[in-house]
Amino acid sequence: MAGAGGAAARSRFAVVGGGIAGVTCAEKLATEFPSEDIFLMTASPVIKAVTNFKQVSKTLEEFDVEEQPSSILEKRYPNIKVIQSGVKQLKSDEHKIFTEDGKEYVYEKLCLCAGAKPKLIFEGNPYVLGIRDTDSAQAFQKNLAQAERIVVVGNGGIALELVYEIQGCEVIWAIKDKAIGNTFFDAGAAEFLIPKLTAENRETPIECKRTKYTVEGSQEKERPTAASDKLGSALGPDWHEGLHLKGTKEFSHKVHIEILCEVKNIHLQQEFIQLQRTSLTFPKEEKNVEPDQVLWPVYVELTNGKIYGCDFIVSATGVVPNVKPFLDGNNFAVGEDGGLKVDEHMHTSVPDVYAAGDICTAAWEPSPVWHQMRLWTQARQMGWYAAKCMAADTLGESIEMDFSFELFAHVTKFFNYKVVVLGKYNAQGLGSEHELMLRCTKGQEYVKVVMQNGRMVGAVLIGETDLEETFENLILNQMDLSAYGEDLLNPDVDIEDYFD
Ligand SMILES: Cc1cc2nc3c(=O)[nH]c(=O)nc-3n(C[C@H](O)[C@H](O)[C@H](O)COP(=O)(O)OP(=O)(O)OC[C@H]3O[C@@H](n4cnc5c(N)ncnc54)[C@H](O)[C@@H]3O)c2cc1C
Ligand SMILES: NC(=O)C1=CN([C@@H]2O[C@H](COP(=O)(O)OP(=O)(O)OC[C@H]3O[C@@H](n4cnc5c(N)ncnc54)[C@H](O)[C@@H]3O)[C@@H](O)[C@H]2O)C=CC1
Repeated sequence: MAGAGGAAARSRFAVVGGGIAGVTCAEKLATEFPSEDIFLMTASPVIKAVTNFKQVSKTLEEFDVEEQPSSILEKRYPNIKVIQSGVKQLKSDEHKIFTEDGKEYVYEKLCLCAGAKPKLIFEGNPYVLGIRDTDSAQAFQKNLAQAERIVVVGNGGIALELVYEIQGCEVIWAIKDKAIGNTFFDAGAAEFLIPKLTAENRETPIECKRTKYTVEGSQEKERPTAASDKLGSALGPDWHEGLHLKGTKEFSHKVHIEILCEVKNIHLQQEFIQLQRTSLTFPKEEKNVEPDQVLWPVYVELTNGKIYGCDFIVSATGVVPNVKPFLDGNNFAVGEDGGLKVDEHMHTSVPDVYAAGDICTAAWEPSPVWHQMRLWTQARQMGWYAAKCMAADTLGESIEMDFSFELFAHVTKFFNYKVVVLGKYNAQGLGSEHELMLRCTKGQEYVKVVMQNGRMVGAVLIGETDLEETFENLILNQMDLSAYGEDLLNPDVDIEDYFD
C-alpha cells in the first residue's frame, strides 16, 4: 500500500473514523461498489459495529453497538481496507490524506466521521474528567473506586445516567437549570423522575450479559488517573452496565442536587486552605458538609456561593466536534457548535468532502419536526445516507432526503424507565405558539404531547406506554386532532384502535 515517501495509495472512496457513522458509511459504500476498495482510516484500534438492528416503527430504531477488531469488518466486507492510523492532515485541494504513520492516500470522495470529544469545564485540570470512550470510562471507574464524594456537572444524557448508576459514593450534582435532565425533559417529567433517584431501595440493575468494560480498581488514593489522549469511538448502549460504578462507601445511593448554578472555580486543597486564611471575600466555611472538617483533594466553588470538597469532578457538559488539528488549513464552513456544516446531501462546503455523525452540523432546512442531536441513531442514519449521497453523486443520479430525517425519534432508558422522545418534544423553537397535554401515573408513566394548531408536533413518553407508534403517525401525518380534545390522552379511550 502507501509507503512513506513512496507512491500514495488511491481509492475512489475514503472514510475517516471507526465509530458508528464511519463504519456504517464504509459498509454502505462497500455494498454499493463491490468492486471498489473503500479505505476506512481510524485512530482507534477497534471499530464500532451496529448489530441486532431493529426498526421499531417508521422512524424509531434500536440496535446494539459492538466494539470489534477491524479484521471482523474486513472479513464481512472484503473490499473495506481498514487503515489503523490517525489522520494527521487533510489537503482537500489535492484530494490527499496524510496519516500519523507517515503514509499518504488519494481519494475521489471522502466522508469525515471523526466524531466529537467531551467539552470539558476547566479543561486541563487533572481533577476534571470527561467520559467518551472505553479508555475514559475505565479511567472514571478506577477513580470512582477510590472516591467518597464526586461532583457531577451537566444536565444531559451522561449526567442523568451517572447520578442514577453510581453507588457507594456521594454525588453532588450541579446543574444550570431549575430541573433535572434539561436536554430530554421539562420540569414535569423531571418531577416524575426525581422519586426514582432518591428512592432508598432501587431495583437491582439488570445484569449485562456481555461484559464490556471492566478494570481492577486500585486501593491507593492519588491524583485522578486521566484517560489516554487517544481518540476512541463514543461508547455504546448500556455502556455502564459492565462497569462496576462503585465508590468506597457502604451506602447505596446518595445524590444531592444543586440547581441554577455553574462552577465558578476549582481549588486544589492547598490553595483552598490558603484562600480561607488570606482572602477576605472567600467563604470561610465549606458549606453543606459535615462539620468534621474533612480535607478533600479538591474544592468546587459554585456560582451560588456554595463550596463542595470532593475527590474529583465529572464534566458531563456536552461535546465538541473533532475538527482540530487535522482539518486545519482547509476551508470548511463550521456551525456555531463547531461542527462541519453539511447540506441536504451530507456534503460539506469543500468539494468532494462529505461528513456524518457527531462531527457534522446539519445545515439544511430541516423538516419542522426534526432536529439534530448527537446520538448514535443519528450517527448511523447520517453515515448510511452520506454513503448513498456519495454513490448518487458518483453515478450522476439524483437522491431524495432520507425518510429518517422527517421526524426526530429517539428511544432510550433513564432511571430504568423506557424513554421515547418524538419531534419537538420540548416545544423546541415553538415559542408560545403551542399547548401541552399531560397524563401521569406516579411511578408508572408520564405522557406529554406538544400540540400546535390542533396538530401533534412532539411527545415525551416515559414508561411502557405503547403509544410511540400511534403518536409517531399522528406527528408525521399532521392530522387535525382538535375534535378529540383531552380524549387524546384519556386512558379509557383506546387511541391505537382509533387512529390505526
Ligand atoms: C457515555 C456516552 C453515552 C452515550 N449514550 C448514548 C445513548 O444512550 N444513546 C444515543 O443515541 N447516543 C448516546 N451517546 C452518543 C453516541 O455515542 C454518539 O453520538 C455516536 O456514537 C457518535 O458516533 P460517531 O461515529 O459520529 O463518532 P465516534 O463514535 O466518536 O467515532 C469517531 C471515530 O473517529 C476516529 N477519529 C477521530 N479523530 C480521528 C483522526 N484524526 N484520524 C482518524 N480517526 C479519527 C475515532 O478513533 C473514532 O473511531 C453516548 C455517548 C457517550 C460518550
Ligand atoms: N441515553 C442517551 O440518549 C444518551 C445520550 N448521550 C449523548 O452523548 C453526548 C454527550 O453527553 P453529555 O455530555 O451529557 O451532553 P449533553 O449535550 O446531553 O448535555 C450537556 C449538558 O451540559 C450542560 N452544560 C453545558 N455547558 C455547561 C457548563 N459550562 N456548566 C454546566 N453545565 C453545562 C448543558 O446544559 C446540558 O445539560 C451527547 O451528544 C448526548 O446526547 C449521552 C448519554 C446518554
